[in-house]
Amino acid sequence: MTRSPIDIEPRRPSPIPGAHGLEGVTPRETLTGQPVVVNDAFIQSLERVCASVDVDDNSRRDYARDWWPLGMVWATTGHVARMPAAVARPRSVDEVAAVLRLANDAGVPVTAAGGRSGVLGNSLPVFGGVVLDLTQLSGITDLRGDDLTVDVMAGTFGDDFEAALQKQDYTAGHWPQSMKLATVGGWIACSGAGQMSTRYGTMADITKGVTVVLADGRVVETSEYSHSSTGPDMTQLFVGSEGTLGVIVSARLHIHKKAEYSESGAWAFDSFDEGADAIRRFSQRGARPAVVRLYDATESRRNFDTRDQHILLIHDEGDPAIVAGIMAVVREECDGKLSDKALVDRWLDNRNSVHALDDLILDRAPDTMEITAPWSRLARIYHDATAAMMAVDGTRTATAHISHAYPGSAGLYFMFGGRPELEDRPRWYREVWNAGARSVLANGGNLAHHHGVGLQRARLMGEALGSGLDLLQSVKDALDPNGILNPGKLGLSNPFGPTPDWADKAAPQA
Ligand SMILES: Cc1cc2nc3c(=O)[nH]c(=O)nc-3n(C[C@H](O)[C@H](O)[C@H](O)COP(=O)(O)OP(=O)(O)OC[C@H]3O[C@@H](n4cnc5c(N)ncnc54)[C@H](O)[C@@H]3O)c2cc1C
Repeated sequence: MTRSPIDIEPRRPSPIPGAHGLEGVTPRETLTGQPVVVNDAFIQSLERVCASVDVDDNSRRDYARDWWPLGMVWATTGHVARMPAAVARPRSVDEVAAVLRLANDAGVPVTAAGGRSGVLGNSLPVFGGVVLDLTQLSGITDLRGDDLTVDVMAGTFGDDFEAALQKQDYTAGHWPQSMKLATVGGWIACSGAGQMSTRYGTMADITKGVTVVLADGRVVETSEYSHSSTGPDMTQLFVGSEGTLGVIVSARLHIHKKAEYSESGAWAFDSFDEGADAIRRFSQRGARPAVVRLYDATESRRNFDTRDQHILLIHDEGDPAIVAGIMAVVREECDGKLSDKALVDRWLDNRNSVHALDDLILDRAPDTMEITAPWSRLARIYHDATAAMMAVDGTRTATAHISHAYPGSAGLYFMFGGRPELEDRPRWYREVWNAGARSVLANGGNLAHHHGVGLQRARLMGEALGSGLDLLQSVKDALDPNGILNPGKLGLSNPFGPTPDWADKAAPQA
């Protein structure tokens, strides 16, 4: 049952849409504030401790962007948020530690990056410095079937990792839409949630341990068994930390036997609230099918060509007896409002497609906002937040679906878009996000369900966490006293200056 190790060839991150606007130009930076000055002597020292360091314009330009939609818009006029001084690609934990020691001593910011599929500017080097590309740390170092546990390097891409597990008849059960774009380290650092999280859990549930390099180069391990009572869980400190507390170099994850059996069903409700309540009822009876997705009428029409119906898709997999029991509970609570099961197959076939996003993002300015809503306030949050976003000048559509269900709450995923002029988009993005997020917070929801905070939501962290942000700052100050790790993120203060307000100046001109 033990397989150790399994090689997985390292890959470079996938290209990010919108790059054509940057071809052949020296990009201009949009962010306020100044990057930290990095001198030649530092770069030479960096090259001595890390085998692969790029300082050419092309590499620095690439790592000045991630999948944040506003960054793609900026790129069309030859702009990026901020260029790093260098991109370092360590090939070992020792190299990661050496880079961090060097940067810590010199006071140079270091921003960890995996696939750069973050959609909120999470891996942007806000104050310049070094981007630490972890994608060369790839592979499974240990797979223990009896313990349903795998040790995996942080830079392993999601699709390669899952394929390697499936070959051994296991699955991690983590299926983000960005499976091919993202790395295991990025999954943990953003506290991600896959499409099957209702059965398999989010990365907070799946992650049982991490090996982390701290800002001063110390390497710490936090691995634990399924449950322990040996003080607070240090692993969870790094889940969702977005590279601000340490650099994750490997992780111990909980895995499952690959499912041999599955069942699906689709239901149609007359209102979103009615469908949501059915999910609440079956979740509270203990039914946790892998996929739970309720689309409001607009999204149902867009995805399935239905009219005035709110479509619920359910798909479960695993042991036949358990799946049959769960589906029986789902059927009872959905009360006979059966729709066409083929809709589930259609969704399953297309669920990881990202091919049309390039044109769509530039044409219609779509963006998404995922939050967690307690069941008692979910209907209100859905109605008020979509109305608040629609009220912003330039918005054409604001819709939502439930994509993750828990006994006490659900993950609500808003999709919105408009056709503001290119130069008006920073204003529009900011206003629509402020309107939506503040409406959710005012009604008792949270700021983020699974995309993290990044640069985009940093300004809202004080409103969302209150005194919890002070506690987080204390942890940050203790682990990273020089503030070098991904400064400008999570609403944390740092020595390099205030977090840039990404829409506080005139829109960039071509
Ligand atoms: C089309 C699309 C669909 C998506 N669908 C989903 C989805 O279904 N579910 C979901 O959860 N997310 C989704 N995302 C968001 C994104 O893919 C996730 O946040 C993912 O976990 C990021 O992984 P990454 O390797 O790309 O990290 P990056 O984007 O490179 O980095 C994200 C953050 O993590 C930090 N980080 C990265 N690696 C490390 C490390 N080794 N140590 C410390 N910090 C690190 C970075 O500093 C940054 O703050 C989607 C994104 C896109 C573009």
